[in-house]
Amino acid sequence: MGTPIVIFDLDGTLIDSAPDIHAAASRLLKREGVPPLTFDDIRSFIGRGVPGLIDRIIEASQLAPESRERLIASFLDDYNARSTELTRVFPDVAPCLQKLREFGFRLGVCTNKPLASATRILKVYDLFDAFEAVVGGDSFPAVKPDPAGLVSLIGTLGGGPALYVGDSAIDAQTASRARTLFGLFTEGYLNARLESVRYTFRFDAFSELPLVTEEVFAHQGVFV
Ligand SMILES: O=C(O)COP(=O)(O)O
Ligand SMILES: [Mg+2]
Repeated sequence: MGTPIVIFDLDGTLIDSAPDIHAAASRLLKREGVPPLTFDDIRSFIGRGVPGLIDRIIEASQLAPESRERLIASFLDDYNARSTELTRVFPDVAPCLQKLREFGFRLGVCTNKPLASATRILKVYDLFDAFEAVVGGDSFPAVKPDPAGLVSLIGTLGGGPALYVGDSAIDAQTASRARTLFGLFTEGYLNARLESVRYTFRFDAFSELPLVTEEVFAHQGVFV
């Protein structure tokens, strides 16, 4: 059996990025000459990547569906230049990642955010080097909940038993389809009722995660 693996979602899991996503969406709508959407609306649109976000914005703001590709490009140009103005790493993420590495887990990131956007943010917040590999929403033809990215990342990380850690029902479905354990972070952008999400365990503070992870793997007979 390979070394156990822990893979993280990004938006709403490692980072609280909704404020910058909302700010960039507001600037996009302003450029398009339409009223802004609320923070709660935009936050609820996060989870299916930038194309998914733009689809929801087009619907909510009654923009022309034919402008989709232009709106995606316009959003990304602006967002990528300003994606770390309001974004914050959730508390205790960095020491948690360090501890998991010390324990011997192999770490990766599987996000629906475009790879370049995710890489830039991870570098700015000094998190990039904690991970051996990152998969983005544009790394494979289909985004989560399609499990292709997660499955491929597990292969890159040696094919060992894996835990996926995320904040959404999409992440839970992805984990289930990739047949991994799933840890639900309850302080992110979950849009569903907690009872409707299938998880191996849930947690609300990253300080808890290293020990819980060890316990959950040990329960499966997996030891680092
Ligand atoms: O960009 C998104 O819509 C979501 O990104 P996530 O997969 O890191 O939550
Ligand atoms: Mg997320």
